[in-house]
Amino acid sequence: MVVGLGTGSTAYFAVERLGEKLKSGELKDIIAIPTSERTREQAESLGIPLCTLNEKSVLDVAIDGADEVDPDLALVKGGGGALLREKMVEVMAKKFVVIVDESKLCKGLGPGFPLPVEITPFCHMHTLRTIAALPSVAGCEAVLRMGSSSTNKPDGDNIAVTDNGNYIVDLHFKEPIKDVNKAAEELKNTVGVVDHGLFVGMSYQVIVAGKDGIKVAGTDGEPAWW
Ligand SMILES: O=C(CO)[C@H](O)[C@H](O)COP(=O)(O)O
Repeated sequence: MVVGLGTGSTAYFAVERLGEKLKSGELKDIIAIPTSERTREQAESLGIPLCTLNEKSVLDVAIDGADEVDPDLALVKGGGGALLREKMVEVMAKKFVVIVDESKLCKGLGPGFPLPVEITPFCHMHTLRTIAALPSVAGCEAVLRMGSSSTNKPDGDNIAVTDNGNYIVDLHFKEPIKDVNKAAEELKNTVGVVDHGLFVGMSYQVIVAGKDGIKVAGTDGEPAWW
């Protein structure tokens, strides 16, 4: 199997478990594609065989966390700054499995977590203003991510740089995004934007850990209950 490995504190445990299962012999014949340098380093330390999309364009499954999940299983991702590689890898997976705790579930994407947008460094403030003026994200506050790209909290004087050498603009919303598809389209069509953290129509299933145990929403599970 070709397996996409996500990024973040939740995906970390999935990568660790995969490493354990390979080591014990419970799983064999796995090759994995990491979605960030952090995950590549973790997977290498666990002895998980790796390749890139250059070698394998189709994945059997990809597993990753998310920052927000709405009842249509649309996601906000990229809190950890890995949204571009995550989207490139996960969009090619036959099954993209999302693993979250119940704090990530929401009725509408936006107010619960800033929406990251990866942009080119060239004239980044111009691109930031252009994004903020898009009708589909009207009213949001656009903030250039500072410090480490892997946190959306400003923690330094330096602009955060992604694994791809780009910058991130975090869009802070007070109200849920009215039309997620329109926002995805307008952001993607903005020159200077590389990609955005809206993952729409990609989730195969969402596995949710909560107070009452594990629940599954999606193709093979129950419909969204939140
Ligand atoms: O999109 C991501 C990284 O770019 C992460 O999957 C997302 O931020 C969730 O992270 P965590 O599991 O640490 O809450």
